[in-house]
Amino acid sequence: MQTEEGKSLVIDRLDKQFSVASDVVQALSEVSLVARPGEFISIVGASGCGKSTLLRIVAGLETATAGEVRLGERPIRNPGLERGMVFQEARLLPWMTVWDNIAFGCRAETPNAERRELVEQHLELVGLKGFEKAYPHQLSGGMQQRVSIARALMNRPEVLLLDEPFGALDAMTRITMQQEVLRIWETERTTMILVTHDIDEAIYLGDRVVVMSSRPGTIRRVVPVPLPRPRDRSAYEFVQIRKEIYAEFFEDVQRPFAYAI
Ligand SMILES: Nc1ncnc2c1ncn2[C@@H]1O[C@H](COP(=O)(O)OP(=O)(O)OP(=O)(O)O)[C@@H](O)[C@H]1O
Repeated sequence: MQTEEGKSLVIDRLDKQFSVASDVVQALSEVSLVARPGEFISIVGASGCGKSTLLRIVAGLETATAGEVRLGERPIRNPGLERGMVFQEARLLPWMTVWDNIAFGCRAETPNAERRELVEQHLELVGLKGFEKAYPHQLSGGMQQRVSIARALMNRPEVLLLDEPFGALDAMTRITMQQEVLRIWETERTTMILVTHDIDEAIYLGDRVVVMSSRPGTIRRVVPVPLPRPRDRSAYEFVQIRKEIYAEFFEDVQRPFAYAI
């Protein structure tokens, strides 16, 4: 459980360049952001603006060319158990049951009794009680994503990174999963950083929506969402925020070469 003593996630003037053949792609430039403990931040932006690169650097899966990421005072340079990650595809081990896939997220040194207790808690948290013996191919896409969320939460990470986690799901399942993530966030109060292409999803979930621009990837605007939860997508204030974000988004998309090739 995250508390007031939780640590802020500090993204401090990140630059990231990739070399592609003889060219250099400036994927991120001077990206700075502070996520307060327990905050829910959504990130939107045109394809290729560096959202996944940013999340991968925070996860420690990619190194920055310049700048740094800190959790509290501690610089992040490698993957660590205090940061969990959920990807667009659930990435479950097909030969393992739901139970074993969730248990797989647990620290190796965790005693068996504690591991069992944790798996039970997390099955309950993601609403999969009764499915512990099922294999991934016996589950719907939404259920598979629940398993991957449970697995990512097993070590009580301080930060959960969600990279388009519902991108492969149909519209109805997506809405259900948004409600589920909201419930989990309200229970756990883990700091969450969500990358999404869905502006409604970003507003529905986020305390703030970060709008990124492309070429190079920078933060164009940070839009606060001061609406009580659960949010009504058809409420006047929600629609106004959506309009505001669309305006930023499309101004960026309409720039020549804004999209990655
Ligand atoms: N490993 C890599 N090698 C070379 N270039 C890369 C690499 N990863 C990302 N890039 C480039 O960096 C830029 C940002 O990519 P990134 O995947 O972070 O964007 P994104 O905003 O997440 O895109 P999408 O929304 O389409 O997933 C793109 O121009 C991409 O081609």
